[in-house]
Amino acid sequence: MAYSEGYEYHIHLKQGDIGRYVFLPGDPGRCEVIAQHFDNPRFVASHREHTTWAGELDGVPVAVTSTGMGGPSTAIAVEELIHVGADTFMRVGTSGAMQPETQPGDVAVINAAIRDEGTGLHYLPVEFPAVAHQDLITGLTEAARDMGKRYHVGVSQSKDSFYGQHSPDSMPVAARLKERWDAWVAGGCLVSEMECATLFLVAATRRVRAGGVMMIMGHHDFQPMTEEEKDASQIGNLIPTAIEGMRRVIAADKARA
Ligand SMILES: O=P(O)(O)O[C@H]1O[C@H](CO)[C@@H](O)[C@H]1O
Ligand SMILES: O=c1cc[nH]c(=O)[nH]1
Repeated sequence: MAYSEGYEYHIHLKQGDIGRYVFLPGDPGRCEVIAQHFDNPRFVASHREHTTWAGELDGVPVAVTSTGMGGPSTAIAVEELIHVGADTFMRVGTSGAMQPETQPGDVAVINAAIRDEGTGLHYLPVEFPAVAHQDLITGLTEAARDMGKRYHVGVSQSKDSFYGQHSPDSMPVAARLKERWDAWVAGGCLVSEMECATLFLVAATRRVRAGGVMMIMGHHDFQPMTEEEKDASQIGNLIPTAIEGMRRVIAADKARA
């Protein structure tokens, strides 16, 4: 569909296409998989890296829009989703392990993010913390606990370079990357991914709610995963926790209303 009047420039949505509650995977291919957990799932739009499906959960309109990888496209998607009426965002993504106590396939509920990215600096000075909204943290934590998932609650490192994480030695700034990675680990940072910090900072700026739940992949020491561990860390295993977490947020909102 070409861009036209009334439609947001990048996500190609208009007022009325979606409701308040939006899941945010990075991967456009994950949108339909998440939407299959909605009642009445329907494709809405796809433009660039932003695919959207809509449906309902417990009678309430929900949607899923992919952010693409990294801060810039995430900020664009969230800004435009706010323009068309969304105010509650849950990132649903994959992440790399950083602590020895996690196992591949564990769930990480993100309560804050290290601002190792550039987009957030276009919103708020670096001293401003990138934190998740308590409603999302509570909903996701209770969902993971009640579903019997192996889960952790903690900080993600949101970075701009995937290969700075996975191949730091190949970078001219290797020493700096490794020194900082060691500091994040020493501070207890749970996982590494690429979008939470930007999402939380845009949300703070626009006064909306955001949180995130991540599938933990791999080992903190980058040892290869076994076939069993690869099976455990499929994104499909994470999605039921995200759906139940959003149901809890919706239920808490209904109880407050
Ligand atoms: O699985 P998604 O949600 O894309 O998230 C992670 O995967 C991508 C890198 O492989 C980055 O977007 C990172 O944050
Ligand atoms: O190791 C990983 C896995 C997913 N996404 C990342 O950014 N890093």
